[in-house]
Amino acid sequence: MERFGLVGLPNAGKSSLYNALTGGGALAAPYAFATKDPNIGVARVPDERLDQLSAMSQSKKTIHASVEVVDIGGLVEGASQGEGLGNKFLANIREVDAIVFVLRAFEDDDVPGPSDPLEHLRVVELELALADLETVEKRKAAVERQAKNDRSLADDVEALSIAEAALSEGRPLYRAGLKPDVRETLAPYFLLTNRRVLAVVNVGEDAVDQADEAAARVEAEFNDAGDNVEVIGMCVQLEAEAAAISDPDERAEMLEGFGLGEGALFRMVRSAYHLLGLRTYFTTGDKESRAWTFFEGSTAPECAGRIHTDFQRGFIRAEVIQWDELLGLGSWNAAKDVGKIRLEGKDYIAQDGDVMEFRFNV
Ligand SMILES: Nc1ncnc2c1ncn2[C@@H]1O[C@H](COP(=O)(O)OP(=O)(O)OP(=O)(O)O)[C@@H](O)[C@H]1O
Ligand SMILES: [Mg+2]
Repeated sequence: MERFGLVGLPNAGKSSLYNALTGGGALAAPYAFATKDPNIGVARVPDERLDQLSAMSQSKKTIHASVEVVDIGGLVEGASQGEGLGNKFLANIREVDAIVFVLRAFEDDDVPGPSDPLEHLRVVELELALADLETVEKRKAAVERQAKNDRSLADDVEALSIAEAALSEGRPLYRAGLKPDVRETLAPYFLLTNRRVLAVVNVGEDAVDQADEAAARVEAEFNDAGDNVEVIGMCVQLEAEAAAISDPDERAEMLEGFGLGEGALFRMVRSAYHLLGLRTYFTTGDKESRAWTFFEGSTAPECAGRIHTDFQRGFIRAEVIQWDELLGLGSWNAAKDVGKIRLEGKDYIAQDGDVMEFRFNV
């Protein structure tokens, strides 16, 4: 399962956000380094399209896609030099597929630490960039030596030099304007900042109606990051309190009372999922309707392999229709009768929102 890591300074609200996302019971407390070992949990990816398909098929079970969320300990200035939880913390980040920055904007005298999200961002980005710089310098020296005998490494040397130049200015790679082929060459080096990033600006309860403005201020800081960064403003405390209410009507009422609509949590999960390059296809029937995760650009057999490796190995063809077209026609059989189910072969590139059935032979 794909993993998001929550990264930020102590007391930014990471554990609170983790609890809200996973229904978990991680310690959220007003002192630094409340979290020492990472908490790992599963967050559901809500999807209205699935709910509608499930209703259409009168499915007994509805299974949403999910992602793993890792709540990592707080980062402090000097972490790349071993301060605070230092290297342990950085090792935890290396194991995630995508980074979600949690930036504090709420003011509370009882919770120590700065409450300027741009200050949080500055410290966190600098530490990640410095950690990457150290990795790049080491690897570059080694690769340069090997490149003397192996010309195929010339691209690596060049990409590492470009990365080094940006990082030594304290600039994370996701906002260094790297060309896609350079980023790809760097992929096997597992650098912390060679990823897409989602930032959550955690505002106070009293500022919840200005969450979007707070997010826009941080987004402006990222103006050189292009599509690599997305920023979402929310009051994590309120979202966590709402998420803890088990009765859906009561929960909706609370969110409504604060003018929060469906809440920002769902929006955040969906954005993170999309930003990571994750897409969804569906299967639907009377037994179950289910959302399956695949990487953007996957072929039909690769999608089939998400269900079972046999489906991929013995893949013959996929029967495909977009979710909304299927809903409009009312049922799989109705869609078949009017010839709207497409037959696709092994080169078909799956699209987000496809409903698929696979024919296979093992
Ligand atoms: N939007 C908010 N408004 C007010 N208080 C908040 C908000 N978000 C979180 N808090 C409070 O701030 C404190 C710190 O939150 P939390 O423990 O989630 O931070 P953390 O980032 O996990 O910290 P650490 O790095 O120390 O593990 C908690 O007491 C939490 O209830
Ligand atoms: Mg914590």
